[in-house]
Amino acid sequence: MEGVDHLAHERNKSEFDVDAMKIVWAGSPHAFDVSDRISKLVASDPGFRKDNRSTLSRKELFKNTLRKAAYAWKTIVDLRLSEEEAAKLRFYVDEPAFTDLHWGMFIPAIKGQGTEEQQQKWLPLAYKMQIIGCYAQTELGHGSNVQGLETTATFDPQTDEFIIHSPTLTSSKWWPGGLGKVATHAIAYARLIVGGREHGVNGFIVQLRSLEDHSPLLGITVGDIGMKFGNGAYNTMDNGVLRFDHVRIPRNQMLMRVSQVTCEGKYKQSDVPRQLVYGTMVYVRQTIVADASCALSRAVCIATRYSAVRRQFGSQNGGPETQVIDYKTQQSRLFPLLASAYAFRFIGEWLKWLYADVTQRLQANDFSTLPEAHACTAGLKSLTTTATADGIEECRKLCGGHGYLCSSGLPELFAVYVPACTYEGDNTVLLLQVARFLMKTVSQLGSSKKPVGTIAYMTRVEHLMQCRCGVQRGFAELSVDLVEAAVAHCQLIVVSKFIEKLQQEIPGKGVKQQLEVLCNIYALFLLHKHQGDFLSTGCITPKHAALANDELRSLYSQVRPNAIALVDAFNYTDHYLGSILGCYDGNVYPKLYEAAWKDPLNESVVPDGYHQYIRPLLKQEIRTARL
Ligand SMILES: CCCCCCCCCC/C=C\CCCC(=O)SCCNC(=O)CCNC(=O)[C@H](O)C(C)(C)COP(=O)(O)OP(=O)(O)OC[C@H]1O[C@@H](n2cnc3c(N)ncnc32)[C@H](O)[C@@H]1OP(=O)(O)O
Ligand SMILES: Cc1cc2nc3c(=O)[nH]c(=O)nc-3n(C[C@H](O)[C@H](O)[C@H](O)COP(=O)(O)OP(=O)(O)OC[C@H]3O[C@@H](n4cnc5c(N)ncnc54)[C@H](O)[C@@H]3O)c2cc1C
Repeated sequence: MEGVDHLAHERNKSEFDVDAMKIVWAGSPHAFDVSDRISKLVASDPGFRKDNRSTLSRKELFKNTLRKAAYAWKTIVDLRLSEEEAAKLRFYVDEPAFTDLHWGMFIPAIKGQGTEEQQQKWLPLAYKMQIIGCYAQTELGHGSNVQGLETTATFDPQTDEFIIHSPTLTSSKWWPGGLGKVATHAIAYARLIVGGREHGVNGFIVQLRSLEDHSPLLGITVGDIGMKFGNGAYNTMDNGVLRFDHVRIPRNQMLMRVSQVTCEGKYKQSDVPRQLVYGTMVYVRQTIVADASCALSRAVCIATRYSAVRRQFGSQNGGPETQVIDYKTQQSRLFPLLASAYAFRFIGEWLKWLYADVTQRLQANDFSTLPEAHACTAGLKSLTTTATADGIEECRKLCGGHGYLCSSGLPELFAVYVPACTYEGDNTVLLLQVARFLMKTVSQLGSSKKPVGTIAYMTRVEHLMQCRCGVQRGFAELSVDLVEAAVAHCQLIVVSKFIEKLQQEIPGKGVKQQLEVLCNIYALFLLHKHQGDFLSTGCITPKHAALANDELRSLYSQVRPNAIALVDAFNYTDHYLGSILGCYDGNVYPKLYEAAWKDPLNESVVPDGYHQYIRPLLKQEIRTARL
């Protein structure tokens, strides 16, 4: 029945202060207040409905996304929302759109790679959305290999301009979000050519469309690259294709914080590392880690609530069947994901601090922590997105058949989320960057000091690589092992930061105890999953492994009575979850049944096509050669 909390008995089992945990999850009382207020504002406004997405055509879907983006902007302006509230509103609208790249990449690129003068010119236009930007780096022929990009930017000293050109088919810009149909401007990455000499890839602000009638400017060919994985899903985003035919831009539209070109045609490299040209990617990678905890917690919330509602087998003397959340197999699949959601939340908090710290240091021209920041953002982006994509799929399976319904919210969540393993850096390519950082770290330890602890194996690898034909060949030969080492290195960081979080003052009855249980589940689950490595390297004995497994089982029993409260702490509205299986009141079956009849296929009792195709079949009116 409506209004009845079918999960009340579960909520009454909780052994900790859920409201206090909500603050921990949000990050602070202020962050909780903003999140809570904005999520309810979005949930209560029919202008932000999203339950019809899977029934719209691509063009209807995209037009609806434009409507929502404009409506969101009007809401932000009318209510005079702060930048923080506006970002939260876009988050809870929960629809990939051109605004993600305008706010999430175009603006950060100008802030990170533009001069003061360029920031003063372009940021006010972008903040007022008088221009709409995208981040056009990837090309048809190159994405991972940024130094392989083919678009050229040739300086013309006669006119004090750059000529932006797409010399080959494979140099066509391909994938940039917001580019296909909306962006008026791009940060386009191109090979800088001055006086016939190449100076690597740099960013250039290029206007693509008229601000009067939105038509592409002279020399610009632009469009959408077509349908992507899954219905609805990421097809609300106009990922685009862009070609330049000798497009001229003023010299002052090259982002010049890292490198400069003077009006005399002199190239100057600032005394900052050229990798700062990649700074926007580092910024987005750290936001993606926080996004991973959001996406995984959504899936876990759905699967946990449904696992408490679903009963299957185990009825004694006509009594109720067993809740599937009480099966040890269900717990062993679900609770490590619950622990991961919390672990990724806290690593995301730490990475945000690391990024802010390195940004502050860069302002003082202190580049000492830049390699660590690159390795951490790259590695943790790779680790958390892989685990989250796999985790969402596992949550779908944890919900049985009903997990495969769009009304469960899981298929679309999966389809929207999985490109995170690719965009902002393919996850393997990023792990190779971490491996390179680890090898460089080890080689710098000096011959007298042998690495110990979790990087002891690196000595053997280091020795092997040096005695083999050159470090480069060894690296390629051992890249599979090095990628595994990179993952282990990042997992060490996740566990260490979770433990550090527990050393902080954490208010609320039983809150810290619950987090300790989740931290131990996260760590011991990893130990169990990789016990072969730990045993073969002598880090643990078989007895340790057995003890760890016993402890893991005991921890699952400890978290079981608190599972519903731990996902309630995410404070997601039913609107944001978009899932009948995960609805707060657990009143699943009536809602599933009601939703089925709303499907367009049920608008008529007899389906279109019956008289044309089925009736002749049934009436044997179709003669085939064989009969
Ligand atoms: C309001 C907020 C809204 C929130 C929304 C935010 C947005 C969320 C939605 C996002 C959705 C979609 C967005 C997707 C956007 C994209 O996909 S943009 C394109 C992304 N593309 C990539 O990530 C490309 C990946 N490739 C690379 O980064 C580089 O090619 C790579 C690092 C792999 C290699 O670069 P090279 O130049 O070839 O460098 P190397 O020779 O490997 O290394 C040389 C040294 O440089 C160091 N290095 C490399 N990168 C960095 C870096 N980023 N920072 C610092 N240092 C770096 C490297 O370690 C080497 O150092 P060493 O010589 O060893 O000391
Ligand atoms: C939904 C979505 C949105 C996107 N948005 C944008 C955007 O807004 N702006 C933008 O510029 N780009 C965007 N991209 C592009 C994205 O950044 C690239 O697709 C991504 O960086 C991967 O590069 P790639 O496609 O060249 O992959 P590839 O590098 O071609 O990967 C193919 C395979 O090759 C492997 N591989 C590649 N190099 C190596 C190596 N050295 N060693 C071992 N294995 C290797 C990879 O691991 C992978 O398995 C988007 C992509 C998607 C899917």
